[in-house]
Amino acid sequence: MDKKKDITTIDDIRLLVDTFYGNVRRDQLIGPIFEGVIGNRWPEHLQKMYRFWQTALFGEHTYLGRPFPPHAELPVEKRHFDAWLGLWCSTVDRFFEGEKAEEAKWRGEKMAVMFLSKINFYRSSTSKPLT
Ligand code: HEM
Repeated sequence: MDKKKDITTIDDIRLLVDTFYGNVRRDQLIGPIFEGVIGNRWPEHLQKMYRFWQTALFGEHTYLGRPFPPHAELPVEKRHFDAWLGLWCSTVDRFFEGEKAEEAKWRGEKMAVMFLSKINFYRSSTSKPLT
């Protein structure tokens, strides 16, 4: 079997993001949370996530937002982030292998850990994240 390629182009990112969120939407645990917030705004969300990963992986600064605030008050805990990460890593592995593929999984995991710890921090404190 041919060796898989690495993530090298914006089309690779589109394939990864489109497939990942397709799987997210079908996931029984986290799908409904995404659907409830995003509703009919999926095209915009996907465009934003192409820019986010283009910025994270290629250093092309097309994403200028702040990733954490939309997650601050979501009804999520560790098992939701585990589900997110399982889908993210299996989607990366399905299409790609190489340095950027490893980096995509590593960054996804770091962000998931950071988001969960911030969510738990704000739940146990009276301070609010900047919006
Ligand atoms: C269970 C885990 C997660 C859930 C339920 C979740 C849910 C969401 C939802 C509903 C939005 C859309 C907000 C809106 O447009 O109204 C969003 C945006 C976003 N998510 Fe997540 N997310 C999760 C994990 C992650 C992780 C681990 C990352 C890091 C790679 C991430 C990165 C982002 C980014 C960059 C945005 C766009 C933020 C902006 O508006 O600029 N999410 N997420």
